[in-house]
Amino acid sequence: MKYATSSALTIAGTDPTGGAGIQADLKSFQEREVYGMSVVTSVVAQNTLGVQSIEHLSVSFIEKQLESVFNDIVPDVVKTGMIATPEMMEVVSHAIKSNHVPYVLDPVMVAKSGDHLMDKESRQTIREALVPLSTVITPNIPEAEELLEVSIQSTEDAEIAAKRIVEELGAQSAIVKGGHFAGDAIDILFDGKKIYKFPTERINTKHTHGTGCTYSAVIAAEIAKGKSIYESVAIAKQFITDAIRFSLEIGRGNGPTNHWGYRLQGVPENKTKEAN
Ligand SMILES: Nc1ncnc2c1ncn2[C@@H]1O[C@H](COP(=O)(O)OP(=O)(O)O)[C@@H](O)[C@H]1O
Ligand SMILES: Cc1ncc(COP(=O)(O)OP(=O)(O)O)c(N)n1
Repeated sequence: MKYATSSALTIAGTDPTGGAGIQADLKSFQEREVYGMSVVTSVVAQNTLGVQSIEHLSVSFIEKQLESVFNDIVPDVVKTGMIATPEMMEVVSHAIKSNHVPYVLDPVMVAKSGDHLMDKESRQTIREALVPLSTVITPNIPEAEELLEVSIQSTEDAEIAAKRIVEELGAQSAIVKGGHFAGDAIDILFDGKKIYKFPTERINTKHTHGTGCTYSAVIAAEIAKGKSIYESVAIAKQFITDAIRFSLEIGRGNGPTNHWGYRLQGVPENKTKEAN
């Protein structure tokens, strides 16, 4: 039987324990019923305790993988995660420009464990080669600070940052995620016209490995299906909140999110909060 299905390509690094990176992206695409494809940039030896070692693939081999995908199946959306070097960013930029696909940029810089996943010298290249191509960019607070070279201390600062990322750096829309603030987890979306706030109560858990990857992958999956940026973020916010509430206490460190567990067990209605 033939199905017409939406498809998404993730270009990112790996997590052999499955909580973050390409593995988290593919699981999230599957949960949202979108056909997932992947191009590996770096192989990362990591687990719930942190990053132990990183090996980058050569730029020419990343290019070969991109050609294999784009010469056969043009995805409905591209999502990028860990892209460590300026040279890798240039080939990814070229592939996105040549194929005119919607693009979700998760500007992965430092894992929650404190390990660096992007080289320092890539900061200017991400601003120039990737941000202006993005349909939506999804920085956390430290990443937004790095992109703009400012300090973000409040929700008001995050609103200004989301606007500046669009108006000065050239993204089509920007979500500054509130996972790193204290208090409620409030994400700020600026879609080029208006600011939207997506608040949820903070869930008291240390098991949040892979939240950013999962969130941006769901946004990408919804864009692939033709949803608006606002609708895609609203769905992703609900998804990540449910997945954190059911996060897994596996491993010896910070366990991964678990939307599959939520789907199987359900969650009491009074535990969810609508985005506004
Ligand atoms: N403890 C938490 N409770 C509820 N939501 C959270 C929590 N931590 C992160 N989030 C949400 O998870 C998503 C990813 O955010 P964040 O953790 O800041 O990204 P990253 O993994 O890139 O640092 C955002 O929607 C954020 O608001
Ligand atoms: C290969 C790879 N890419 C990205 C991350 C960062 O993932 P994130 O979702 O921000 O969650 P933490 O790992 O920071 O908890 C990663 N770890 N590995």
